[in-house]
Amino acid sequence: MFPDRTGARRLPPALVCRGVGVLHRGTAVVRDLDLTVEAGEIVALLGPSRAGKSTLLHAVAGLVGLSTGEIWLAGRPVANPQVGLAPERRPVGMMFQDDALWPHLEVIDTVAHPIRREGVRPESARAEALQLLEWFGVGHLAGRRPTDLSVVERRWVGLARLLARSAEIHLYDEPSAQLDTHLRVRFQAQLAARQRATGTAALYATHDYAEAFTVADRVAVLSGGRISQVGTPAAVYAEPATLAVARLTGPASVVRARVSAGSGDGLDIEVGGVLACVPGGAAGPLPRDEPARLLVRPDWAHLGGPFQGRLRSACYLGPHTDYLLEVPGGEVLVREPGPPLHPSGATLSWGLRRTWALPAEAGATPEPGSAKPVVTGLLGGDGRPAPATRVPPTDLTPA
Ligand SMILES: Nc1ncnc2c1ncn2[C@@H]1O[C@H](COP(=O)(O)OP(=O)(O)OP(=O)(O)O)[C@@H](O)[C@H]1O
Repeated sequence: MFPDRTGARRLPPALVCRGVGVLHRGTAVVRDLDLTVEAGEIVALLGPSRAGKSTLLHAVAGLVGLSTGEIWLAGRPVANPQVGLAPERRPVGMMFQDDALWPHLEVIDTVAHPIRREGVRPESARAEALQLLEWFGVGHLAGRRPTDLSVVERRWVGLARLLARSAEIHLYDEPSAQLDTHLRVRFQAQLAARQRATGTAALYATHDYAEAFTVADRVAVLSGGRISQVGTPAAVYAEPATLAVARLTGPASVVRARVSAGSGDGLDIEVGGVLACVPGGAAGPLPRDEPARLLVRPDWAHLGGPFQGRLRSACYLGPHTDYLLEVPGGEVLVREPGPPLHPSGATLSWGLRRTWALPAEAGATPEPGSAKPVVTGLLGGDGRPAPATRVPPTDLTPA
């Protein structure tokens, strides 16, 4: 326990990675990575395939060595490029995509094994294991062998075995990857609830933003072995630092539009010759002489509003329909409740409840003609673009 500024005692972080690098066959697969997981916190490591998620988990568990940096667990240094504590001596538990359950052991002995390794007598360990299985609602599996279990039952047993071991941090590597979609969401929600109840911290690797948002207190977005952004699920969804982060953290459409800081909390944006003030902000400074890239999440857009677009497709998803509109400067995905109401090709009006200006890509050159005003949609009687029409912000939010 460390005293903080107020003098109160607090637990050290469960995990600290400082400048961590890992090489695989001479290539850096994790680079200069800083990450802290506080005691009791669940952090999702969200990234595409080959981002380095598994490699980082393996480095924390002691299964691969570091080329740079250091790793601390619960206030103790456990690895740097020169030395590393052996995996079995690290206070971590890990659940892989496919847990190999010992085929010769009954479920109860599988879960009791880590408890016995901590010096508990066999009968007490079995009683504790049964309690854990019952806690997960799978006590009836106690006498079965792995070959008699369904995929989801194997996952519950793997999870019970993981939580049976006392640890400072649990590491999860895509634990629901093998489950059918309808089982996955329930499994993730229950896993997160059980994990929270233990009070142990967790680092949870996934490529699925919905899974990351379901389980985690904070999300660390990993790409190319580097962390691009760390924040709460709501923060990385609403205010992604880059377009790459935006795309990894949810459905993202982008409109190039002229933007300036609005008078209040918002941006003045011009799409298709219509100027409107929309709530939102920017990930960096707004470009002065070229169109900005505006991020639009489907739930930030609505049909009916000041702008015009052509319906390219409507995708019915049960509770809602996603309308893809071709708009001046890009395309917008609009989410509306209920079944599709409009035919492809129809011209629809749309508006924004919110938007978020993304920073220009490093080294990106302005598109040809991008220094001119984006006034492409509405033409005046003489064929020239009509002057932009200003729409007050109050008109943009449907009742
Ligand atoms: N032991 C290994 N064998 C083969 N490749 C490895 C190994 N360790 C790391 N790599 C390489 O490191 C990079 C990162 O891989 P890693 O498995 O950590 O990514 P990931 O984000 O977990 O991807 P996935 O979601 O596909 O599992 C890849 O390019 C991979 O080829």
